[in-house]
Amino acid sequence: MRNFPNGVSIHPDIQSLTAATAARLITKLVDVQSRRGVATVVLTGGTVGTAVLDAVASAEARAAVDWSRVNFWWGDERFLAADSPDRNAVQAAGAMLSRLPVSPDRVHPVPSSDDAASVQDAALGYARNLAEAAAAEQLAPGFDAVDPRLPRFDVLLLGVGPDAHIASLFPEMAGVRTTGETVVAVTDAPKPPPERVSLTLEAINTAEEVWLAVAGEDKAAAVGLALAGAGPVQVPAAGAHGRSKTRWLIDQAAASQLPERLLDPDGTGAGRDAGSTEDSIRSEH
Ligand SMILES: O=C1O[C@H](COP(=O)(O)O)[C@@H](O)[C@H](O)[C@H]1O
Repeated sequence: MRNFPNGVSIHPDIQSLTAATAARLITKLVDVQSRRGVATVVLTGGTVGTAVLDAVASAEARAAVDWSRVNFWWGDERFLAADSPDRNAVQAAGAMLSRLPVSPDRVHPVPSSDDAASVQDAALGYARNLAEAAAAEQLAPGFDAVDPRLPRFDVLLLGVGPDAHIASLFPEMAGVRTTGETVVAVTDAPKPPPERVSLTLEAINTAEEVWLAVAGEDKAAAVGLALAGAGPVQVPAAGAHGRSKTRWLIDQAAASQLPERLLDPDGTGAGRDAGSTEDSIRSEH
């Protein structure tokens, strides 16, 4: 294992990546619940995101979490019928939510095309649901909101597309440029379906921890550019940051275009010793 100073963990393959990310998530939820009782996670769609949920539901340690006291939101959703297999919420239900004793009233999917007349209405409805949950949360004495329109997000999971999109914020498009809103309606996504609803980058960045889980050679350029410090409009993944922690959880293939200076910050070819800091690149062989 090698550590590097920028919050990335590199795993040998997608299986170990998803298992380790699931274990981290379970640990994080237990930790938050032990401090505050209720934990809130923002889910992602996509290959790795869904595989992580499956791994959570399959892990023996899942029993350590009080699933009835976890709130679930989504970072983005495809504007489709509620039962469409292409909905992130449907995939999350199949992979995890239907397999765990979650509270249905704590599961907050983005309105579907059965619930809203247009993608714009779905975005407005989701923003309203978030704001209502935030208002309820803020009734607790001493609660300090990051953004009064948003509940506290303890962990926000993101996948990254080969074009470096996160949630449904695509490079150079209006969504990733949107400011002053928590939720945006996307009408022309380059990846089907074209109509989607997404948290904005500003909303994503209110999360305490943002975890980007990425696997595969086809994502290597996106990961490399994001960690090299590209601009968020061109490389949306570069713009996602947790308030206290940003984790890049990637496999070896996705790490193949990381800038050399990140992998060898001292120029010694050795990297740092494992375990020196949580916020480090961990390469597991
Ligand atoms: O369309 C989407 O794609 C991204 C990435 O998905 P992947 O299959 O390439 O891992 C995902 O994060 C997002 O939630 C989803 O709507």
